[in-house]
Order: sequence, then C-alpha cells, then structure tokens
Amino acid sequence: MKLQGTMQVNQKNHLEIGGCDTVELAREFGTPLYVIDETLFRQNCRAYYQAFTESYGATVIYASKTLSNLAVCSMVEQEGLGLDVVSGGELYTAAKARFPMERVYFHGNNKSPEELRMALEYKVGRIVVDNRYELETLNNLAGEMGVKVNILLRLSPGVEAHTHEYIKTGQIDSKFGLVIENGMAMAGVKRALQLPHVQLTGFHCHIGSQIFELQSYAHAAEVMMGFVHNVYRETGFVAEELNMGGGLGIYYYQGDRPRPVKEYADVLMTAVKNTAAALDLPVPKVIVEPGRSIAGPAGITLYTVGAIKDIPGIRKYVAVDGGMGDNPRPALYQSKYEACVANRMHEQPVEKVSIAGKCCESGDMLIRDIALPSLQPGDILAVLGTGAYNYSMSMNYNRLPRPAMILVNNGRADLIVRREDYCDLIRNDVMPDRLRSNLVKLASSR
Ligand SMILES: Cc1ncc(COP(=O)(O)O)c(C=O)c1O
Ligand SMILES: N[C@@H](CCCC[NH3+])C(=O)O
Repeated sequence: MKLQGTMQVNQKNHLEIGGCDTVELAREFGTPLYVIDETLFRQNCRAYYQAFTESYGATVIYASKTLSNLAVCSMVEQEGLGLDVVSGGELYTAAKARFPMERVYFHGNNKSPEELRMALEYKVGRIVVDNRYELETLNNLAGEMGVKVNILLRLSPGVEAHTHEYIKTGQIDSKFGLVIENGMAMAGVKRALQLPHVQLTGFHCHIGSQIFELQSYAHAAEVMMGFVHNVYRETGFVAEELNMGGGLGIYYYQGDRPRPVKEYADVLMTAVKNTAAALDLPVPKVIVEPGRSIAGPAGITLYTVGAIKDIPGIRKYVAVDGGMGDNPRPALYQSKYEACVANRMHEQPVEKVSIAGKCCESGDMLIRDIALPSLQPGDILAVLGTGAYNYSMSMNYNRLPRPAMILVNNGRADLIVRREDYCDLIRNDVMPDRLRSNLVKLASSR
C-alpha cells in the first residue's frame, strides 16, 4: 500500500491526511466521505506548470471531467492552469467559480446548439470542434451572434494507447474526432478555412487515459505534426496550436508505474520540436490537458464497515456504506484499488476479504481479495487514489444520496460539497395531479 501526499499514520495509529485524523473526519462529516488533500492537488498542478509552462512555454489545462466543483475550479485557477470543460454543466461550474473564460477550452463530441451558444456568450478561449456537423452549427451560431470564434479541430490520429479498451480514444474506430488517415481531417480543415465565423488556430488529439508508456505520446506528436505539415503543403495554413490531450497514468495498485510529469513533458516536447525541425515548420504552442494525474492521487474515500459475511472456503464479504454509487470504476473497468483500516493502521493483514458495496448489483464489489487486518462492523475503511473519476462519475442508483466532499489542509477540513439528503433525491420528482387524487381516493375508500 502506498500512502501519498500528506497521508501518514498518527500517534493514535489512525490514518491522517492534510493533518486531519480520518477517524475524526468520519465522525464529524459521516461516511462515505470524499477527502481531497489540498497540498497534493496543488503540488500536482505545480508539477505540470513547472514541467510544461516554465520549462517549455506550453499551456496546461486541467480536465474538469476528472473532478469539478467550485472549490476545485478555484484551486486550478490559483495555480495558473486553464480548464477543459465538456458540457454546459462543467462550463457553468467554471463560470460560477469565476474562472477566467479566456482560459477555458470547450470539448465534447456532441455539444448541443444551446451549449455552443452558451460557450459563445461566455466567450470561452477555444472551442475544440469534434466533427463536421458541429463545425457548421458553430459557424452559423457565431454568425447569428456576429462573432468569430477561435477553434481547434479534434483529430483521430490512429495511435493506440496501451490502456483499457473503454478509455482509449485515439484509434481510428472512435467516436471522437476527424480521422487523419482517410482524409476526413483534411476535408474538415479545408471547410473550416472557408467558414467566415470560425478562426482555426490548430489541432487537438487525446489518445486515452491511464497511460504509462510515454512513447505513445511521442508517436502521436509525430503523427499530428505530420498532419500539420500536410495541411501547410495543401492549404498554406500553419497551425499555431497543438493540443495533445491528457492521459498520464497514476498509481492505483501494485505494478502501476506512473512516469514523472517532467519525463512526460520532455518526451512530448522533444518529439514536437524534433518533428517540427525535420519538417521545417515553426514549433506550435503546445497544450496538455491532464486530469487524473492531478486529482487522482489527492483523493481518498472513507467508508464505514457494516455487514460481514463469511462463506467458508469461498469468500469473506465485508460490506461498506458506499460502493458503485460513489465509485463506479471497479464495476465499469475492473479497476483495482488499495485500502487500509484507518482506525487500526498498526495492525498487520491477517486475512483476505472482498469489499462489497451496498447497491443491489452483484458487480458492486469495490475491491476483490485484499489482505487486511480482521475487520469489524464500525471500522473505517479508507480507499486510496479516488480523487479522479469517482465523485464526477457518481450516481444515485438505488436512491442512495451522494457523499459529501471535504478539502483538508494543515489540520483544517472544509466542506466543499454537501452530502445529499433524501429531499435532494425527490427534488425533481413531480407528482401529477391525477395520481395525487387517486391516492386520496384510495385512502378515503379504505
Ligand atoms: C479530451 C480529453 N482531454 C483530457 C482528458 C483527461 O485525461 P486524464 O484524466 O487521463 O489526464 C480526457 C479524458 O480522458 C479527455 O477525453
Ligand atoms: N472515466 C475514465 C476515464 C475517462 C476519460 C475521459 N476521456 C476512468 O475513470 O478511467
């Protein structure tokens, strides 16, 4: 097990994070509870800023799909990064956090006309256009509003990243972007250059997520620069910007070998520079969009242990008060996590158990076969590395209220997302009058 950031074991043998005792946090805020280590989150932002912006003049934008709320947007802003948003909701959150809109990039493979109009009204820095339909729609909307908008075109470079099938995005058979290989991308560029209300500034690609193998980035950069060269030869257009997406992998489980951000920056920037030199092109402004590698390691989730069921010779199930509702990743991608018993950190593992969630799904298993000290109902289990794609992918299946989130730093814990309650669950339910009167009739006929 790997304790990251400010995590340590305190004198009471409890897990501590951000100078706060997790057992006390569980008591004060309840469980399940998302806890974000502010120091580590900011350190991760700074590692990107130093490696890309200070060393190479590149731009770093945080992918808010990873974890977004007002407090997170505000930290990202303070650390000098931009923001990638993929929906009206993420854009709205950024606006409410007063994030400078010129530092916002708007992504997505099916932005609605309303979302595009909203982005134009907010004057976001760039819209990353995914397909021809969007290109025409955006041009028309910008025309109606009398503006010209800066765009990047998202391309599918045909580069396969070594990661889970569901989180690969750069291959040809993908719902994202215009394919380079078959001419779709070149046709898109030529059309964009004709349209009066869009200003093409460059190209974007994103080859996937949870990537350890840096050569995939170098390869993608070479393919993208090759395309920049072909565009220049065919149209005379010189791309000023090259957005290479995000995707750097993090440590979740033994065997995961994350690469340092500095190494990632060196590999990517060297590939861009060398290819530009070989093709006699100016070096474009490079943009990267990390998410997981900033938020992931900075988060943990605290649960309370409940029912324990031992099926002798088969499996011991230890159920916790959350599960796929707050972390759907194990059910979706068979993702693995490490965990510890936060209130008894000094005890050695004595048995193998499986941590079950509380949803009515056999697949709601947070961790299978983990060696832990003997667990009792009431113990606090901390699952590590849950800062990315947990809260942002959480759901209300089984009408479970979503957990609270707190930000910890230097012994201080601030609530940044309130725990949902049962009223939240029925907030948008509407009882049609005819059903209401049926209920009244039924009641009175009894
Ligand atoms: C377009 C785009 N940019 C950036 C990211 C962030 O990726 P990661 O969280 O792996 O860094 C994603 C998600 O995979 C994405 O789809
Ligand atoms: N949600 C995925 C990552 C998807 C990235 C979005 N392009 C995960 O948890 O690993």
